[in-house]
Amino acid sequence: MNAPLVDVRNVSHRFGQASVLHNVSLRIEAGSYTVLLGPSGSGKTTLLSILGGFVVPTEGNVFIRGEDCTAVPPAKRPTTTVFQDYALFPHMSIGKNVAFGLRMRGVDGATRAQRARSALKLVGLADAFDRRPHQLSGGQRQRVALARALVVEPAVLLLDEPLGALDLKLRRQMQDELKALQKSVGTAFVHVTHDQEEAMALADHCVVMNDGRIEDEGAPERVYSQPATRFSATFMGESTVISGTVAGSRSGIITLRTPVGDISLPGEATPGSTFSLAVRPEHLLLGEPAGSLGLGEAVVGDVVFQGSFRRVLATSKRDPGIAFLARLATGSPVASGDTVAVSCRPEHIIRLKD
Ligand SMILES: Nc1ncnc2c1ncn2[C@@H]1O[C@H](COP(=O)(O)OP(=O)(O)OP(=O)(O)O)[C@@H](O)[C@H]1O
Repeated sequence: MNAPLVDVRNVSHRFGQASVLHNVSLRIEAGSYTVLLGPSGSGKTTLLSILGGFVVPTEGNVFIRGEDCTAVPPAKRPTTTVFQDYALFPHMSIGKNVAFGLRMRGVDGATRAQRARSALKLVGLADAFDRRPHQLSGGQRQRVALARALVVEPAVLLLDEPLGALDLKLRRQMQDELKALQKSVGTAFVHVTHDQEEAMALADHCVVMNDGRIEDEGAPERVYSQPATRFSATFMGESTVISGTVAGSRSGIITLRTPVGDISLPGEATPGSTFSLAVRPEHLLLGEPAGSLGLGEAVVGDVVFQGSFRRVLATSKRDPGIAFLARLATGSPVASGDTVAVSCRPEHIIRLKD
């Protein structure tokens, strides 16, 4: 196998007594868009800071293009970082802001100006060269920060919640722009976010982090359709999760004893072992059509109109601790208080490691 562009090997980190990363290994391929996704405190920013050289890990190594960069300072490694607050110099023109990294690297004035102009053109701000940061909108300042990071032609561009300061609409628009920019420059991007929609929209490779560990990683479609763990199934999109104990396993059919009743599903398992099932809201059926797996009866609670669909929450009659989450067409005749049969097709059951 070819060496990856970035190879994070067995990295652990402690801040004083607090252990925030536990034996993290990660490969980042050239030209890829990697998103580090996880809740607050899961260690995403710490991992990004280790990639950028702002934090030296307590244990483990970071190789970039095969070279051990673990303790190489930020300015001396082939990475640049875009911070959430953009960190532009207010007294400098946009052109000088963008050219700053080149000046630090001793590039001559004429080349600096020319490269800063091309970088601004790349982000659609060719006209902003002589303006000042305060004359630009939030989205434009974000683009300047990107141009400034890209102008030095890093091997890896690191982005820490780069869209966090923008309103939702602009955020979605900038996501499309970021993705298009990454594809056109071909630089590897590593992007930190806690927003799963952002992760799905941007990532070629999605890394789900929880409590200082990588829980799951892969193409976003794979992480969504076949999440490796319960955490990943509930953080990357929503799911109904039901845990059970294997009561029997014969001829390729497992009988799982669960709080909503016995469920028979295809597969093999050791009797007495436990595992959980997850069903995505778009796959949960109200009613029990032929060929579906019954999940018992439930009482409909909230029915929330969401434009093109309705989000329906129902609680199991046998165990009110189990919440079923379904996504139904706007016209479907289900109302709060109804008792409904719940089911799903066997192929839509996701088996989870706990
Ligand atoms: N400089 C520091 N000193 C001590 N503890 C720190 C430091 N930086 C981060 N931490 C702690 O490390 C843990 C992981 O933080 P980190 O910022 O990496 O998480 P995160 O997933 O990026 O979260 P967020 O989305 O909130 O930024 C947190 O518990 C945080 O309090």
